[in-house]
Amino acid sequence: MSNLQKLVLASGSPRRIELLQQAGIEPDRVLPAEVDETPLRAEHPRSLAKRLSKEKAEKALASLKSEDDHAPAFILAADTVVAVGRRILPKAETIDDAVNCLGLLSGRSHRVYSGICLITPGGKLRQRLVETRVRFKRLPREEIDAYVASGEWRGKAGGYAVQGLAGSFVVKLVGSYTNVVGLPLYESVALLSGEGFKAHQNWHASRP
Ligand SMILES: Cc1cn([C@H]2C[C@H](O)[C@@H](COP(=O)(O)OP(=O)(O)OP(=O)(O)O)O2)c(=O)[nH]c1=O
Repeated sequence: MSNLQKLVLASGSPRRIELLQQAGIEPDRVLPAEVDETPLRAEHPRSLAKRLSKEKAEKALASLKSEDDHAPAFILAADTVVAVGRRILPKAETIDDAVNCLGLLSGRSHRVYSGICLITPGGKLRQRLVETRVRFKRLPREEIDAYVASGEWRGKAGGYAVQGLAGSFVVKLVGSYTNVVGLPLYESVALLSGEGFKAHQNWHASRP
């Protein structure tokens, strides 16, 4: 049985595409949705992740609807936020951002929140918020500098990518690992399946 309706991943993040593929799901289309990611005043990191994932999904829907041959589809979007307490860390774009983030994360616990939002072909909007607690070892300045030189932090929430060198900073991780990378797979697949998307149809014996 194949899915009659298409899946659109509203994301420009290569990690999110890879994560979906890891779960055996190939999006029919990838449609990045640019939104203003500035937190509102006093906005909780959890609320920010939820709000932005919804805005991304809605923006993708609006752009699909503006196409002449528009056909209803599942639209999946996500947003990942790293926070120390209520303090939201930026998506690191400069060396200063990365050094500051890593200094804050050194030797302590932080939380990673991903909001996921699914709009169904029938127009229903479903959301989930997933939280993972991560504890980093203490990071001496020379290790921060060496990590910053790798460039792996660029464009990443909180100035690190757990799927790369920074994996060795993690003392403890409680919750979903794929959530930290950018798309919590258990929850995403559950959301899709719950709305009638056949998530397992492409699982074949050749998979590792
Ligand atoms: C904490 C962490 C974040 N990230 C990435 C995932 C996201 O790409 C990024 C968080 O930024 P997001 O704003 O969630 O996503 P994005 O702008 O990269 O992509 P899009 O909005 O188009 O979907 O940080 C990692 O790759 N590894 C990590 O360990």
